Amino acid sequence: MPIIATQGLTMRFPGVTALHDLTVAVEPGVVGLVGANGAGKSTLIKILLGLLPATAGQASVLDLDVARQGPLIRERVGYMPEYDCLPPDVSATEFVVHMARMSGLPPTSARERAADTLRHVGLYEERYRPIGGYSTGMRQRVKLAQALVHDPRLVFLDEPTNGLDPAGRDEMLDLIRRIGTEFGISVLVTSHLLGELERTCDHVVIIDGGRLLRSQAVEAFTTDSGTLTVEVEEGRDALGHRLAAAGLAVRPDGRLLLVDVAGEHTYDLIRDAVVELDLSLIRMERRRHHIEEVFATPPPGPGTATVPPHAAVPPGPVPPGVVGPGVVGPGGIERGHGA
Ligand SMILES: Nc1ncnc2c1ncn2[C@@H]1O[C@H](COP(=O)(O)OP(=O)(O)OP(=O)(O)O)[C@@H](O)[C@H]1O
Repeated sequence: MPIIATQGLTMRFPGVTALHDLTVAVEPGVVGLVGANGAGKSTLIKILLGLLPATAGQASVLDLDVARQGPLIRERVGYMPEYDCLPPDVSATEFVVHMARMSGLPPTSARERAADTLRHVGLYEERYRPIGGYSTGMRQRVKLAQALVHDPRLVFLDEPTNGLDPAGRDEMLDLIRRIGTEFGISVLVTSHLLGELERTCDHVVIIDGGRLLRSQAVEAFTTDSGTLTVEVEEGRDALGHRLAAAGLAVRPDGRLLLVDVAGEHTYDLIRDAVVELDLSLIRMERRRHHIEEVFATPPPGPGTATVPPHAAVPPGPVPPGVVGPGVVGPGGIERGHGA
């Protein structure tokens, strides 16, 4: 059963249509909602929480109707907003206990749950310090803790990696993955970076200008390519020449050789060449696509669409609004992190 389902969902603000006839179903798991700034991610989350009435269409969360059952949805769903207005003078413990009490937990359970949750998000040591002295990463963790404290079945995380440095980003993404795998809580996490969701999410929904661009399992984006990665300790160039002479399409990639698979005999040719040249083979493996490659920018000039020819991607030009390998839409070119 889908945890989120929308049907023809449309949201019009004066002068802008934030969501345009959006129909999508999301199964349990860790799901990424990707789109450039202004694509409609936060608007969708607010509608799903029952906080913003849609102009047209329907939506349900955990089988509850967003138009009629908002309070029930908010009991069962945690929400980490994109921006914060955390009180500077109280500690993380005080704040998260307060949020647990607001969710209806009795005082003792609220304190216990707050302590557990703060430990899970990595804020245990600093939990009695006033939030005003926290770094951006710590503030993001406080927001995450308050979203989890009432033990929701599903959490909406709106741009949780915003403002974090690469190490902080990686830690946050690991934490999000663990929320899904170890705690069994389904996650809808938004990002404007495609690449960072590849190792975090099971599924991604990509929206652009309020329209659905793609909804697909991450695995389907990252299917095996028809290329082998070959690494030898030394003698990369000699091996490359030998394989090219044997009729294989070979190109260097840093320390590696990339070899197009031309049938099962490709493996035999590589093995034999390595033996004949007396090289040490470190690895020979199928290269997997990265999610960003699906949206690689076509180089300028005619006839240059570069969407890789694998099963998950329909042939043809890059979809409209997809402008860079890391970012979807016109919101600015920025390389995706991760992958
Ligand atoms: N209350 C509002 N009134 C008018 N326009 C709005 C309102 N809320 C959102 N919008 C507009 O709707 C569009 C979608 O905004 P939304 O915040 O949902 O995008 P987003 O994908 O979450 O982007 P970001 O990551 O920048 O928050 C934008 O053009 C935005 O300006």
